Amino acid sequence: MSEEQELLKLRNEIDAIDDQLLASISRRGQLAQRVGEIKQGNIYRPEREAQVLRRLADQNPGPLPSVAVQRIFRELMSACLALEQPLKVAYLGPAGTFSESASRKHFGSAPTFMPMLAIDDVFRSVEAGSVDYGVVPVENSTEGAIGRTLDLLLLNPLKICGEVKLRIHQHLMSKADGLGAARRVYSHAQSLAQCQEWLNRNLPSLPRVPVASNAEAARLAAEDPESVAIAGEAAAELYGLNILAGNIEDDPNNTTRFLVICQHDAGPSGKDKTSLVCSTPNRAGAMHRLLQPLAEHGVSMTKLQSRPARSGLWEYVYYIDFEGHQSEPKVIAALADLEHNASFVKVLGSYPVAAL
Ligand SMILES: C=C(O[C@@H]1C=C(C(=O)O)C=C[C@H]1O)C(=O)O
Repeated sequence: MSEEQELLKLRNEIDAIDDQLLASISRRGQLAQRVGEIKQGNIYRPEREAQVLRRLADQNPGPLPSVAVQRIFRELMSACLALEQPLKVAYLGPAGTFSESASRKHFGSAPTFMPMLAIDDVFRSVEAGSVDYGVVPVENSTEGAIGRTLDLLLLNPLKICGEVKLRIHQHLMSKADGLGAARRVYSHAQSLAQCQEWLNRNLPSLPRVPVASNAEAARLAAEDPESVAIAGEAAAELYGLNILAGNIEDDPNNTTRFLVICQHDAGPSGKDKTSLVCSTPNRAGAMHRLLQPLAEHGVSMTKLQSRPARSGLWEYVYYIDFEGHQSEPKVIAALADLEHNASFVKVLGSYPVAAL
């Protein structure tokens, strides 16, 4: 067989497989619609979606990497869910921010995504019911906690029903093809901080101007060729900017964690996390007593973050994440003891560990 004949044969086979895939996808859509008719209450089930993604990664025979398989199925589930219920998702805007990328990573591209001006507005719109879900940043591996999100979790009745981890790649971008005309660098203060060593080495004399978001920085750079911006790829695409230097973040593992907030709890997926906020009286050994129940019941803590309480000087609230779902017996036992030792406890939610 000549190479040309072989090519034709392979493509015919691919066409046949695409037909089979299309028939399977359509059947999947019909089944999802029927599931939607049977389900009561919330249609979106983050625990089920996480299980589907994990199972496919486990079963993946290759040669496609599991992350590629998961992305395809993420999109497929997004389209199937849209047949059951079109979702509205609010995120910290404007369009082109990492929060938007995180929202799309978690929900796929089928929902209507609504940019909000501030983290407060994301919480408010979920609470008011004008959107179904909200996506807010909570911590960055280089720059630490996002205080406003932590404060609002404490004050708000909403639940955490998911987490998204996004590798943050920062790029230097401009309307111009080179840096010759550059007079200033715009970016969000967090992004300027994440790229400070690169800026010190490569652009030491350019003034750094913090603005409200990376996307706003990209918008300003699009209007003025004498300005460059540091932002993500989505912002470069949105504003038609050239990437002059890619991946300029100082820490190559730079990751931001986002939370998905909503009005209801997520069910157990088999690999979950629980978040809570609590406080303890300012006494010797109080912190030890507070955390002891977790160790005693074999519950593994993944995060401990303190934050000044609004109630008094040098008083703190503690944000704790641990492995497990609040419906699991050992978590129920640990929570009961923790509530006994703490002066205040609020469980913020149990949710699947990020599957993507
Ligand atoms: C089909 C369902 O509803 C939604 C769609 C899913 C899917 O396409 O696999 C999974 C979970 C839900 O968000 C379901 O609950 O099984």
